[in-house]
Amino acid sequence: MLRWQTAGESHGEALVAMIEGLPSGVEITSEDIRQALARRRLGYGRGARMKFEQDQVRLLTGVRHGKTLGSPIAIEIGNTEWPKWTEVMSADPLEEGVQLSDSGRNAALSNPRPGHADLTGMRKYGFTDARPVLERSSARETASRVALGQVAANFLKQVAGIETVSHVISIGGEYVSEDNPLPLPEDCEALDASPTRTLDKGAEARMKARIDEAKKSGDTLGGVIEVIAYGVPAGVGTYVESDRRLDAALASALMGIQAIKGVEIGDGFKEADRPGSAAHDEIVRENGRIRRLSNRAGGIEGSMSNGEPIRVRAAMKPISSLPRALRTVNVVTGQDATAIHQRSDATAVPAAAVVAEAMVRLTLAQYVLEKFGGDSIDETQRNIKSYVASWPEYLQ
Ligand SMILES: Cc1cc2nc3c(=O)[nH]c(=O)nc-3n(C[C@H](O)[C@H](O)[C@H](O)COP(=O)(O)O)c2cc1C
Ligand SMILES: C=C(O[C@@H]1CC(C(=O)O)=C[C@@H](OP(=O)(O)O)[C@H]1O)C(=O)O
Repeated sequence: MLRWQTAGESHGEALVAMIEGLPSGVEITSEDIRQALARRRLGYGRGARMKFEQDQVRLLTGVRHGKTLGSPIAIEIGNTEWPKWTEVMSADPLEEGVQLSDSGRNAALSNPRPGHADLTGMRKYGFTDARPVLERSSARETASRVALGQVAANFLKQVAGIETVSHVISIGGEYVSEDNPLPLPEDCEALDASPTRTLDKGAEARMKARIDEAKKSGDTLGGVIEVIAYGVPAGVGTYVESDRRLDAALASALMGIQAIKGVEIGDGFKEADRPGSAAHDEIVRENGRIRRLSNRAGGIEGSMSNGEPIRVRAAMKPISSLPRALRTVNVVTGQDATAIHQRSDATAVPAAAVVAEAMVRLTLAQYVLEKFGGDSIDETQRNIKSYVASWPEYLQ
């Protein structure tokens, strides 16, 4: 069973990520993880923190000479900003006589931001300051998931040539044209190079203009992202139990990302408006092999991969730290107030796409291993090959 977990605070010394259950022999290096983390920092509209802070990667356990051992893998992502936070975020009690000032970094944050975890987090965990809440509810944590997602990506590529791509469908209501072909794995570099993670240059310009406008008026923006997975063999996931459904697992994985509020598989909500004759993907035989005439299902039927590209989308709400601060109530005085705003992203939709891709990679790795097993990459690969070879040629 593939399991993973993350730990760490936004301004703590480091984030920690662990993954257990991958076979031996998966090729992975610190540099692979470093590159994945760099992709998460990209995107027009991200705040100042993305520029001055660095992710310091240390691959601590479970890998030897660039290959997994089959044992738990632990990754540390050090925060270069830590020297500024050693007292505010010290794990141990401060030395006697050391007093934190009640201004600057340690100022009490008692004006909760509508849309963030602040208010309910303070009530639930018993704080009158949002600091201990926002430190973990912050999407800084997603760096850990992207690191783990890269390990999963290397496994998927090596074992079966499975590759993923993520891109942005909309920001602030500005959409890419649906006439564009789906991006392919070879488009990754071009997507990374786009400030809004899209291949549609017209949409890119409109999105950038919307972000500039939002920044000018002290506002923030959300959007829609899409992840596509190529090369997943048919039969991953199952309809037999609700908690083993692939569509449910993907939806949960994406919904588990901070600020994601909606998920659709394939054409999702659009499918609801179509008659059956225009909703499903007809199966034909061409040159001796079966083929689909469309992929509205997004590569999943009966909650199993059907061999077509898997396509999932997620909707991200706008960032809740607004320069044009929203109305709130001070939790200490009970008086009307304006919400905390120190700095923040104007939008983080392109970064969320990279995070969503990591979550899809982890989920697919988990489901591929559940179906095919294997303690070494060679064993998993053999299992996949013999499974596919058991079908008549026209179904392969
Ligand atoms: C990549 C990424 C970056 C984010 N950056 C910020 C930010 O700078 N400021 C902020 O207030 N929220 C930011 N968020 C969103 C908050 O983490 C999110 O609103 C908060 O966790 C509450 O969302 P929830 O209700 O889904 O938990 C970001 C989210 C993601 C995925
Ligand atoms: C640090 C990251 O994202 C952070 C996510 C975040 C939030 O509230 O979710 C708030 C911001 O942090 P701060 O309030 O310290 O400026 C973002 O920069 C990151 O993605 O690495």
